[in-house]
Amino acid sequence: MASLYGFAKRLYLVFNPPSPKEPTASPLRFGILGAARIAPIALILPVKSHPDAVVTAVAARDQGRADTFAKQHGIPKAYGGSGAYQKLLDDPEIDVVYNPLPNGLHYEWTMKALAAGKHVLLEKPSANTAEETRKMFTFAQEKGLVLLEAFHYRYHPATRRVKAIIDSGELGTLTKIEVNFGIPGFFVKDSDIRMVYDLGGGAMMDMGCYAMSISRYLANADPTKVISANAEVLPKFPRVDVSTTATLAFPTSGGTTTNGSADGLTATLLTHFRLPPLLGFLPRWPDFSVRVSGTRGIVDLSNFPAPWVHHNITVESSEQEGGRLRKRTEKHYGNLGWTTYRYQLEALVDKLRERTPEHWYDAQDSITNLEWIEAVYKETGLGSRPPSTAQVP
Ligand SMILES: NC(=O)C1=CN([C@@H]2O[C@H](COP(=O)(O)OP(=O)(O)OC[C@H]3O[C@@H](n4cnc5c(N)ncnc54)[C@H](OP(=O)(O)O)[C@@H]3O)[C@@H](O)[C@H]2O)C=CC1
Ligand SMILES: O=C1OC[C@@H](O)[C@H](O)[C@H]1O
Repeated sequence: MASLYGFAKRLYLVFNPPSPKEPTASPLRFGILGAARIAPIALILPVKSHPDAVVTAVAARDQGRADTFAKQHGIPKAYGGSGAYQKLLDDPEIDVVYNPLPNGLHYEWTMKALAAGKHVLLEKPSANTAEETRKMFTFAQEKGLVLLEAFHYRYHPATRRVKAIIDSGELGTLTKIEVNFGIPGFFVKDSDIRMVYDLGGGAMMDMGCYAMSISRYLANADPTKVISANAEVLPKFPRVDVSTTATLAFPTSGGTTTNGSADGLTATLLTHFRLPPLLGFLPRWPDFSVRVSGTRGIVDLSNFPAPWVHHNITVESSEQEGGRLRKRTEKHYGNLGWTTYRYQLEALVDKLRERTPEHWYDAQDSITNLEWIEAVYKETGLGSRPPSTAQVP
């Protein structure tokens, strides 16, 4: 009963965040490129409870769509029409651009935003290729601007706790990481940007980027090779994986590394856009989970992309206590009503205000993640998503 109340209260506060008691006089002003579905939960709601951030403008390819979105979310400016994105970038009242465009447009519009002197919060995966990611971060550094790929799961106390459990050595030497990221069929329709090859579609791009990122984070290392990778495609979308399963090897050091990862560590990543119904007709629940096994125990984190909705961290020791395996469950929700996105916003604002964020997803992390996504695509035979052909600064 108490947990049901806690669940309802958490969700209520996520969607009705309290306004900050003392807003700053000159908050950071965000502009959103595209009236994207993800923008409300990922930026607009988190901003409402941050004393030092506001959303000032949205741009959409259609004026009506921009107006409707702006009205719905209380955004003062709405740019619409074919030049709308550039108009938003040229607006001197914007400090930070949020780029939730389709993956294949991330590079073009991030480069243009940086050229316009704006900091950028960029949706995941950062681009279609690692080369583009490298170029964006180099350009940001040259311009003295902040660029952050939006791997929001990283900032949440539940993820940080799992990492701390692993780093404490409690699980012994790591042997296996298993990440599942699958959703039922109704979410990704045929018309979705995720099904368009040129726009950077594919399950490995969309969901695999999380699976790759969290496995590298929890392993405290980068992979050394793709052991196997298999993609499932539909006849009408021959270059877009609706599902990819990949197994990667992690460093064989001949001994333990700082967090205990060692010889024989593998990660299996399972991504699926269209989980088949159970018994052929029962709708499936999304499957978002990560399990890390070591020589002395196992840790499971359920719902790692959205632990703020609900989660369980289960730690099972392989050592017995009173004839039974020791097992415990933890929950770490952090600040009431704070989503992964709210924690991410806190870090971004800290960085922009030259304070040290509690955690930061850095350029190398973004570049390496895409290098290994491309390596998986190569192994599946589908190849990388196409680089941008746009003229960029
Ligand atoms: N961090 C997270 O939890 C999540 C991140 N994402 C990421 O955010 C991005 C957007 O995803 P999502 O919000 O689901 O996508 P949507 O399809 O809802 O939004 C994409 C936006 O891109 C704009 N756009 C510009 N050019 C095109 C084009 N050629 N075709 C289609 N759309 C175009 C549209 O803007 P306009 O209004 O101008 O027409 C649209 O609003 C992706 O990179 C995705 O990976 C998505 C979901 C969750
Ligand atoms: O968090 C997410 O869940 C569903 C995905 O399709 C989406 O792009 C991703 O970011």
